[in-house]
Amino acid sequence: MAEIRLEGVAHSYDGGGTWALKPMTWTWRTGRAYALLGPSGCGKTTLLNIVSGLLTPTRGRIWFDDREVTGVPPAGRNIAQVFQFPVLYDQMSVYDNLAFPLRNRGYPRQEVDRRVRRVSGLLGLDEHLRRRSRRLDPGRQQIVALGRGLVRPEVAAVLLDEPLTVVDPAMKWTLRSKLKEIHRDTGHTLVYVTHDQTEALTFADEVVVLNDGEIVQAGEPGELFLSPAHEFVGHFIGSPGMNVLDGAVAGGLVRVGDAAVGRASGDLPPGPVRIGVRPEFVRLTSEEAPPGIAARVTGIDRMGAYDLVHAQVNGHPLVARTDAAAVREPGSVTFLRFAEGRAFLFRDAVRCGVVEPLPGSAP
Ligand SMILES: Nc1ncnc2c1ncn2[C@@H]1O[C@H](COP(=O)(O)OP(=O)(O)OP(=O)(O)O)[C@@H](O)[C@H]1O
Repeated sequence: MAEIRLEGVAHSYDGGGTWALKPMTWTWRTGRAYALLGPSGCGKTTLLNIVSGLLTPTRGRIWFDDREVTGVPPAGRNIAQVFQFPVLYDQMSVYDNLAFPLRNRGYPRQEVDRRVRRVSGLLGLDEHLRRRSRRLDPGRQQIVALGRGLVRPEVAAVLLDEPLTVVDPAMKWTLRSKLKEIHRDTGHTLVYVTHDQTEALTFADEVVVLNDGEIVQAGEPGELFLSPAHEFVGHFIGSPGMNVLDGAVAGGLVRVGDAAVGRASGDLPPGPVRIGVRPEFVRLTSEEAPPGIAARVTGIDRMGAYDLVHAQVNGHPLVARTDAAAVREPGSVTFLRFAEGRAFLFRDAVRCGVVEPLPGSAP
């Protein structure tokens, strides 16, 4: 296993006209399970292929520990890669497919057998070991492909590119927890590409959020939810995503329209800001005491365990997640407060501060 370091890596497919990846410096630490999360076209596969050596970056350098591998082809990098669709030897048995990467590197027979059976047991393949892989359904074939990626102990990293796309939904949950178990067992460095926030948050030690060719934030799942560093992270993670209101900082206060909603943290220069707050951290009250902002309720989604209250604030739509069946009607006026430390200020989409309570205001 190796620490994988990208130094100013960038990639353009059209000679510098557009950049699929913008210059990034980033380290994948040894033994961690990462999710690389972002929408379609943000550059996830490009980044993965640069790590595996399928693609040479237009700019920058790549290091595996203290060995530079920028120009080294995949065979010289000792990476296991699992693709979206199964890549297997059709005519071989499941056992032989799983054994192939080990035999290819000269592992002794007993060791091959031990490792194949361990992975097969964890992935629920024991009863299929003797079958030809082409006789399996595509979902099961993909599980064998996963097994092939995970069977070698000494790889620098295992890269998984949307590996559960062809696996049926019920099986996905099981496989994700199996993957975590195998990760705990082997200590592989895993990079798991997905555009699905649930997959990313439930799988990874650390989620790396990619948008428009840039890493906009990386952190533990809870950190991305509670403390988004970029507007995109606020929108992309969470359901529904973070609310954003246009506001302004003047005289140290944060205002939405005429209402002061708090103080700006630090010495934020005056001027327009965007205020981001998740639905979970918007409180609704009937009291008109500062720092309440007046809002008109426009609709209520009863979700069973909770309600999503939709409101208009100073011309902006906003959603609050509240206790179920609170007595509120569309058309009524309510007052909003933000949970302390959970409303953030953004400029140019990047977090620049926090809304702090007004002196003497109710918590
Ligand atoms: N071989 C290629 N030639 C030209 N442009 C490409 C090529 N591969 C990818 N791109 C472009 O580079 C950008 C990043 O693509 P990439 O496939 O890395 O994104 P992604 O996040 O993996 O998307 P998806 O989730 O849809 O696979 C996109 O704008 C895509 O159109």
